[in-house]
Amino acid sequence: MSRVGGSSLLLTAGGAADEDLAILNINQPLELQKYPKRSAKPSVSRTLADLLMRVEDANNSGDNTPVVNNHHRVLDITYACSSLPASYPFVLSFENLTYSVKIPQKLTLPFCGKSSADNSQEKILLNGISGEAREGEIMAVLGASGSGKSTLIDALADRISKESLRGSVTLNGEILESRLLKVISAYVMQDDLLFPMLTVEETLMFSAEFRLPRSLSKKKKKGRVQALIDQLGLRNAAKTVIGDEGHRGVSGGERRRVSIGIDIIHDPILLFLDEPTSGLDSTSAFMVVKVLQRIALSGSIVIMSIHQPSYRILNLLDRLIFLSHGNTVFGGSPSNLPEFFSEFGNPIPENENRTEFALDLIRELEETPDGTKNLVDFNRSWQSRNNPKRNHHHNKSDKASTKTLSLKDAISASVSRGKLVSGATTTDSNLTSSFPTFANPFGLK
Ligand SMILES: Nc1ncnc2c1ncn2[C@@H]1O[C@H](COP(=O)(O)OP(=O)(O)OP(=O)(O)O)[C@@H](O)[C@H]1O
Repeated sequence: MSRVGGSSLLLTAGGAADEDLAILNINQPLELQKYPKRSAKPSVSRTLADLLMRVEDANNSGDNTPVVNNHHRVLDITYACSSLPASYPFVLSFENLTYSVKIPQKLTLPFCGKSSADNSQEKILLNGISGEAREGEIMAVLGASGSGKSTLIDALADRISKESLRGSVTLNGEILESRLLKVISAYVMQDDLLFPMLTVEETLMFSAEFRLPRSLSKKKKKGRVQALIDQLGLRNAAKTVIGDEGHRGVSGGERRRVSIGIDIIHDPILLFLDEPTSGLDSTSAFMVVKVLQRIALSGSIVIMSIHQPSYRILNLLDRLIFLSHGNTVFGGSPSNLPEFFSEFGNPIPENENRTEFALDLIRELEETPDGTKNLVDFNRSWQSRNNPKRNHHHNKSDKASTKTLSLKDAISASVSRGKLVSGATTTDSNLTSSFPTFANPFGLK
């Protein structure tokens, strides 16, 4: 499916019911902060919701009407985006993310008269984590068990209350309002519950029926499902039942890809995954990450945690963040690893798996009295030496790019290129994975 094809396929349904756009409240501008005023071109839609409505309106004449018959409206949309560059990559930046929780130090006996608050101790789960994830790329978070991988992904996916999380997360320089993030993102949990008696195709169709706008015709939902089956590499398994312990069904890797498919039915711009390869053999894990790369290249930012990527998987990852007890011990591309560790004084032996070496070294350091402090400090100075742009991100070129295109316009351009099915809302795979709640049309809580 071409991007433009995708756009018409997904957004040309007859008029959307109000509830379809419940999150994109059509009467209110989206609460995007730092949205620059644009004086020129008054016909450019004022809000993303407005634009989405116009796309819906443009195709009110029925499902079977070829898009070309609506060319005046389609051109209208094109015009709305005509001042935009053909491709404007999304950049998710996070600065100094810090998150701590209070944990009771010891069990308080009911009669000792002391409140547990007196005994509570602060545990830092994330300590000043910064980085950047870009459209078309996969950013992977690595580290030992308990290092903070899931916590970082939760922080980026707005699953930690804003009051407890310090630091900032921005998309193209703008702070993301929670409701907008919900619309443009998806969060894939480690384990999705699937209905064992449904085939792969039926499962995805089920997701399309209940998560895409009611106004989108069955034909278009079917089209989206077929495109997704190809994107997920599930063509050969499309007619196979999911299965369970008692009934043979799809393989573990295929099952994982179906889970991802359920969550990305609305073609999100941001995709968060917690350990998408856990429990899979190396070939199945590779195929899952290959699919994620395909999704990234379709115009999304993919952020995932992973325990120990194989050499082949490492080659698919664009950016890595290694964590140790909530601190960054390495941030950069896989190709930076050899240089980084040799400058640190622990060169990676030739033919050794780079991530395995790094994780082993981190584990060894964690067992020393000073822990990974030296590595954390070294990473900090290495970042400022090798990545000055991140440290002075208000430099000329950055400023220019954020000025020319607001987040709203970037999302609109993305929609016009075929991303994001309007009206799809939920990011909570828990809601969608169990049968009764899955039947909640828009996943609204
Ligand atoms: N609400 C909480 N209260 C106290 N400690 C917590 C809380 N949430 C997480 N932790 C602790 O924070 C640390 C990081 O947890 P997190 O789940 O992010 O690690 P992880 O790297 O994803 O681990 P794994 O690979 O095992 O999934 C762990 O030590 C965990 O026990």
